[in-house]
Amino acid sequence: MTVALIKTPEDAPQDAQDATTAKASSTRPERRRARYLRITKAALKDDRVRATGRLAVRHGAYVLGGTRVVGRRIWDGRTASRYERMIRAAEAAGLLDEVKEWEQRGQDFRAARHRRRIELLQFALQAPKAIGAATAGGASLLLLIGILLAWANHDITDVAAPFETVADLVRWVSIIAGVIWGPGLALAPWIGLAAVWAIGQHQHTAPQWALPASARIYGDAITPSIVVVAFRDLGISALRKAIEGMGDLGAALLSPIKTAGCGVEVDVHLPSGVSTEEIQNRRRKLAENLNRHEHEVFITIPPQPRTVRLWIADSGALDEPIGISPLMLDENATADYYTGAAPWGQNLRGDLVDLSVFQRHILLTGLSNQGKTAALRALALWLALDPTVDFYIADLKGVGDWRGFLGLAQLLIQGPTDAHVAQATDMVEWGVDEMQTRIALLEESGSTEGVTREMARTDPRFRPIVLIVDEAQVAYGCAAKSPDGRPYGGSKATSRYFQAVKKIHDQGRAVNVTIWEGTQDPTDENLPKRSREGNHVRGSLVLGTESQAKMALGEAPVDAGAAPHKLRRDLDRGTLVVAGGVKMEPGETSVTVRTYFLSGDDAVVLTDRAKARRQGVATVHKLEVVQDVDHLADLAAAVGRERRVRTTEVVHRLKTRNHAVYEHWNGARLKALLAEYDEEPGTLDGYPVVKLESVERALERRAEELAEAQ
Ligand SMILES: Nc1ncnc2c1ncn2[C@@H]1O[C@H](COP(=O)(O)OP(=O)(O)OP(=O)(O)O)[C@@H](O)[C@H]1O
Repeated sequence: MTVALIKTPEDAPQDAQDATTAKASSTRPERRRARYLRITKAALKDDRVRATGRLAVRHGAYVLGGTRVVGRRIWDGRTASRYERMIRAAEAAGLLDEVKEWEQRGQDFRAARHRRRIELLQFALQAPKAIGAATAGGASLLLLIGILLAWANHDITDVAAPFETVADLVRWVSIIAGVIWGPGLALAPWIGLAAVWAIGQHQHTAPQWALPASARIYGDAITPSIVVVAFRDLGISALRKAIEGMGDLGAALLSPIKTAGCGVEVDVHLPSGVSTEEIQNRRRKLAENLNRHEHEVFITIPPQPRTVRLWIADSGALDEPIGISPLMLDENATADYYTGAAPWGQNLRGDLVDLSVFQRHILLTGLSNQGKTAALRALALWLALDPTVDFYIADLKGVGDWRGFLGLAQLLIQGPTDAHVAQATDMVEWGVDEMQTRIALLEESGSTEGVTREMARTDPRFRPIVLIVDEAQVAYGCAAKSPDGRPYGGSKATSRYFQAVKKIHDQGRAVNVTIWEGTQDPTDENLPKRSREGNHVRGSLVLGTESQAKMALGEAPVDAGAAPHKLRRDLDRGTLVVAGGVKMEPGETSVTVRTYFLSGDDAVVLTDRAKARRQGVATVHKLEVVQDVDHLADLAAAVGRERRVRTTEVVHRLKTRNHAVYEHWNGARLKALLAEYDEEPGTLDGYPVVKLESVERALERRAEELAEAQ
């Protein structure tokens, strides 16, 4: 159906009326007004007019602003208002010591002013007398000079000469003053005007849009007033009231704003009644008030009480690449496990962050595809340049990220299946055995300083061993069971992978056996608490939630401001929040590190370099289980049915039983075996012994655990 607007005869009078109105409205004044409006609009669009207008407003504002500043200075100089203002500011900031100090200064000022006024009053009362005395004194002096002149010249008229000279002087002064006065009087307002203009110009008292480009503060710049206003408008009423109470002294809350890398840093002392936590919880709003994205503002808690430290990035600076790794730039770069540190990346201040991996267990977490493998591999690529370090690597993703370590690592497992998890578990358990053997060897060596650098370089039995498990969540989450019925994954007492990692965390460090794990998206299931907490260095790429951030880094760093959950997925690839291991400012508990990216190709360049410096290694892809040895069963057999057997005798019997396996065993190693089952050797007549009941309890415990695991 078509709808049309059809005019009816009733509409006609209305149309006629409209036409008359239109005609009436275009009278001459109306038309003139419309023309002026058109001209004004066109003029306002003209660049020359706009520039002239800006110039006029700018210089007018300089004069007005300069006058205001001078007025304020004079007022401040003559009254106690400056002290009152400072007292209010200190009071609002909760700085009670400063309040007292300013009160004292104010009182001193008032007392001095009172003294000056009294002195002035006394002078006014005594002035006629003083003027009379001064005039009489001056006249007497002139008379005396005149008499002396007359006596010397033998001319009585010389008595009046000094009086005439003074009279001439006065006449000349009055003539000169008469000449200067007129023009001076005419010039004085202009000189005054120029002076206030200069002050206004110096203080940029014109509105931003009218200032010359060089003096303009762009939206990006961080100035004290921008920080103060950003805090004022955070929506915390105590903070707002305090800042408003301080007037333009809000900046007293801030430390000087310092350039720090690709941003600025400033400490903000909070007024009483405002907690640091409240500020941390409003990070996004604060960032927006500062004209930044949330990820461009970092809030940490420095050692000073009631203070937050802000690092504010230059707009967009965090999206710029940080450059090439020093490892790629220096072909002769070397590494030293004991004394060196891996050049890992840069902190937000733009300083190099290097990480010492010496006897440190490391855990890196993050969401998938954010740079976890690259960050872990970057550390290994540096350490590989120390030819005394051996690598045992299980890459449970197995897409070739670690392929460069073929011919460099002793062991390289690559793949995500249960069979690969089983091999990775064997690898870590081998690490436990090696660790225990080393503990025994260390005791035998009599070293009082652990494994020294010298020992690690000259004795192959103490070479640093780094076990790397990338995508460790695959191992923790593996439901498969080994032939003895124990699960590989999980976090139970029978979980083989978890238990082996735990043992290395507990004792591996001192004998140069360390483990580095990379895991994805941590949960309690795929990264047990005990495994998280056994690490010396914990780093996290972007994560989904704050609770995950706490799992990754620990509660304390996150409470103090570490926020991997605030990093941006995909945009902040390679950016890690690291707790422990890296150099920190006093009071800092974490550092945000933008790591240098070493691509797969770079990795091959570096591993080739490392291989050239060491003897060729025939990397194996899984550990051959040479002999399935059950240490506990062997111990039970060695003890037999005797209630107590001396430790030395037990070690001797074990060696007789299987020399290849027990060759290096001693009392300490035996003690470590019993400790695995929460047992310990006893003593008889001062000699250490193994008790039959301990062995039986250990066997029972193991049987129970196995039954539980079925
Ligand atoms: N430091 C870095 N700087 C810039 N980009 C990086 C950095 N590290 C990694 N990337 C980018 O992130 C991608 C993924 O890196 P990587 O494979 O290390 O992630 P991942 O977290 O280990 O992934 P997944 O968990 O899926 O195995 C790389 O291909 C690279 O493009």
